[in-house]
Amino acid sequence: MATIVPPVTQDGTSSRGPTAMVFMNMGGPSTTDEVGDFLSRLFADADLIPLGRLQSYLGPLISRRRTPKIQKQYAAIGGGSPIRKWSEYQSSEMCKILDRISPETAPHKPYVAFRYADPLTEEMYARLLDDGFGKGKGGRAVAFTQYPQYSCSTTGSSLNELWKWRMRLEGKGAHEDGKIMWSVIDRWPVHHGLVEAFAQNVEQQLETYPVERKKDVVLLFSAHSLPMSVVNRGDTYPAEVAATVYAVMQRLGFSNPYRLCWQSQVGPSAWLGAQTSDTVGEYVKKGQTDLILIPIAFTSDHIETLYELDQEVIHEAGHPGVKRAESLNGSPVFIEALADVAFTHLRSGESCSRQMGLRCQGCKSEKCLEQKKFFVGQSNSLSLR
Ligand SMILES: C=CC1=C(C)c2cc3[nH]c(cc4nc(cc5[nH]c(cc1n2)c(C)c5CCC(=O)O)C(CCC(=O)O)=C4C)c(C)c3C=C
Ligand code: FES
Ligand SMILES: [Fe+2]
Repeated sequence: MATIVPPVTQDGTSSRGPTAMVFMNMGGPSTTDEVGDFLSRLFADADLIPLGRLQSYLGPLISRRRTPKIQKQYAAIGGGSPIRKWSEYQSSEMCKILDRISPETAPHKPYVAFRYADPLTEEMYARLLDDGFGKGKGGRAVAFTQYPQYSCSTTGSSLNELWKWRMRLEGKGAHEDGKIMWSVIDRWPVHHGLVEAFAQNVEQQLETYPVERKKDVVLLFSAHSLPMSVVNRGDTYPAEVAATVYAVMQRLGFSNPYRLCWQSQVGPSAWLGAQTSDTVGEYVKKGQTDLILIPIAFTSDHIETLYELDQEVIHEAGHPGVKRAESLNGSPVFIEALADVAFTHLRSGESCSRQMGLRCQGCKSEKCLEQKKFFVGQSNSLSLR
């Protein structure tokens, strides 16, 4: 990759900032009234749910039919998703740390761009432009995915959306002055700070068991599943989730037996298993009633932890030994990890990971191709070589 940012300035005083730090995630409805819009955007996303030529007809139909059920789930977790609150908190706390440890790129300004809920990507982009990015020398922005493990259905979809709004709001040419220069943190599945934050939450929950039972508690890592069509297309997510799990177990010294299982499948097609709910059911049936569920592919709470795991899976297990590790949410260790991921990226001079340039073996999407060309190519625009 060509270099974007020169090595750190010797005197440590001159800044190349401001640097926009854009947290990308799917988002969630903050109130039950927003569930309809959230689902209609979600079912309109062909990168997540490809419905072919019928997308614009079937998408709204399915989302309308699903809305009451999902509204009830959000009502049951307090009336909305906490993801906006956590994303705004995590991004602004991370920027405070970055201002301290990376004065060369300061000030760091936090932004949030959600794929299916406010603040949407276009709202974030308009704010960036209002704040003066895209003027003068253009300025630098980092798209920082909040999915630690890359999937074309999650981070890929967010990048396709970002690329679309970049083209709409800043025109076609990617290399002139006056345009925002983007780089991407596209995955960080085994970052030591992320692993440490997960491991500490597991240890905390392990401490709640009587000492003689502790080493036999089964650790059940649970990640959102993927349709087998996406897995077979070559999506990297299952392997990256497994890498996170293995790194957390390594950090724990393989103190306990563990499994990785998959949750939240939707619709009738085949999805990657074993399913989390079946896994818990089977183990409990076998007499293994000390289990800790560990949400491993999402960094804050959402209906899949607060509703599906806490109120369905754990409730149905009907045993006090079945528990859940806390989500990362406001964990200071996690926020330090975010800052370290960003710091390393800002210093690396890379526009994205090497892995980002390679499409899935089964990818037929022109959008993926163009998006990848754009983000990989961003490094050439400010090449110092
Ligand atoms: C890493 C996390 C996630 C992956 C991978 C993922 C893939 C994926 N999801 C769907 C379909 C739906 N997902 C829905 C909600 C939802 N998805 C995730 C995370 C991942 N999805 C989260 C955290 C949430 C909940 C948001 C919140 O609580 O705030 C939904 C909507 C809910 C429902 O109708 O059941 C759908 C639909 C597909 C098809 C897919 C992979 C292709
Ligand atoms: S679907 Fe993976 S690169 Fe297009
Ligand atoms: Fe999902």
